[in-house]
Amino acid sequence: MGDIGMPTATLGGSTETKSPSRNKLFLGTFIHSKTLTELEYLHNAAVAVNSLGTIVAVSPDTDLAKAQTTILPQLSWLSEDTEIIVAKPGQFFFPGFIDTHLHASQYPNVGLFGNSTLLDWLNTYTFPLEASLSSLPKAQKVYSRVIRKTLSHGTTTAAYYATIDVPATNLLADLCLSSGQRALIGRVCMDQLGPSYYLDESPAESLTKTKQCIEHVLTKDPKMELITPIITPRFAPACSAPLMKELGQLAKETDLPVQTHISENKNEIALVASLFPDAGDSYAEVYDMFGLLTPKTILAHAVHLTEKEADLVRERRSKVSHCPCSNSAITSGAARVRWLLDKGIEVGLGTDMSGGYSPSVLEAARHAVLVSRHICMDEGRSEERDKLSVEEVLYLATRGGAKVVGMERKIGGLEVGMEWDVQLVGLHEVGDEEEEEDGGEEEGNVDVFGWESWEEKVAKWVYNGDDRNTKKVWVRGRLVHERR
Ligand SMILES: O=c1[nH]c(=O)c2nc[nH]c2[nH]1
Repeated sequence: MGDIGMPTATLGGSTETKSPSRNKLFLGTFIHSKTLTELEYLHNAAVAVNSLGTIVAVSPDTDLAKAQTTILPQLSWLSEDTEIIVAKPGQFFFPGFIDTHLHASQYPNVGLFGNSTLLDWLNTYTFPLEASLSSLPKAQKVYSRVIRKTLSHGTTTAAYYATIDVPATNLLADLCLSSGQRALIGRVCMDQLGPSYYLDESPAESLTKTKQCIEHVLTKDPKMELITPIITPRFAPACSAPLMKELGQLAKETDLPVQTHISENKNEIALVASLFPDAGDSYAEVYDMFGLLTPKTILAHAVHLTEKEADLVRERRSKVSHCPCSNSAITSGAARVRWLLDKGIEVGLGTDMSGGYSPSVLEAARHAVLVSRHICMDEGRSEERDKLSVEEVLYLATRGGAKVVGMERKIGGLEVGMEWDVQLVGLHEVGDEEEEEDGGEEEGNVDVFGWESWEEKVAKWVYNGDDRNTKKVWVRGRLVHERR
């Protein structure tokens, strides 16, 4: 990083991301992914979190009385100032969701795509909106709202695309810092294909502006405790060969993550083949030629990858963001998640707003289940095992996503040493009708009658849950959303 004058990750000294958090003791039911196919249920458990937001103890079968005599005295850092948060019966703590692909700048367009497909959707809906966010008041309005909305749906980490505009991209980073959402922030690089009013003028300008955004983040959060800059070539058709070469070199020099799109739509793939004839009809090879397929690269969509391309992605240890809502909405296709997983490729979920119509990773999870069933129903492919289970899509939404953004040691699960990025989920327990008419908490769409197993409650949440079930959200131990 030295040659571009950026503070290095070892400089330290940021105060902005260190919230004056208290030590916390959480009590109740905790659920998280143990493996791809298995959730772990910890009932009557206690989890202690220090003032930096790190989990320091996980203790099953521990009520408040037991915690006071066992956990608290053992942990010298726990002062009288410890905040105690008890989940109500029926509520559970679950790792925050990780949205591995979304365009913050496109949030006002969620649900607006008509019958378009990728290339005409970009021209009709997307580029004009993104360009308009060079107005900082407009960017402030849109970015504040998308952060608030995604937090309210339990998204504790988001891999954001902003726009080509430097001040607006930096504003997105600042707003994530102040709102407490963990984020990867990418200034969009594109020097061709877009309209003349929305293009980097040259590869050199694109590179300079990208470095300015990286520098901004590293000045505000030198240790990348909450915000990480991410190199963002929009997609191969929008980036000239010289630009991709520069960005590949930048990725190598800085060891920063990269995000882009791949093999989303058949017309897009044909365009890539015509623009990069040397890549032998391989979209993945185009990125590889320029050093952009790294172990820290997030490839969104990957709907139509060939066997050879998937092997290359696996070899490079690049990651895939599966965006089922978007793939259905703008008619891109059905990504074969089981096939990717079988190859050993790490997969997470992306809402891909606004190709995707929803800010909810839970919606992406249930859509992933349904798309996997369509793959299963395809003629000649009726493989039962193509189906994704509730447990598997929750893994993709948490631990899988954590691997995709390179933070699997920090987030995605509830283990000692990990950071407390967690949502408190509450489902409506059907009780006395009269009492219910008196009001009380918002019900939401999930009704629990009392005879369901915990596995059934979780399935009901996945298929019918929404932000009304997300009662509280913490990032690094800081409360960042509370439903009133
Ligand atoms: O879903 C998508 N959204 C975008 O903004 C985009 N740009 C290139 N390719 C894209 N795909």
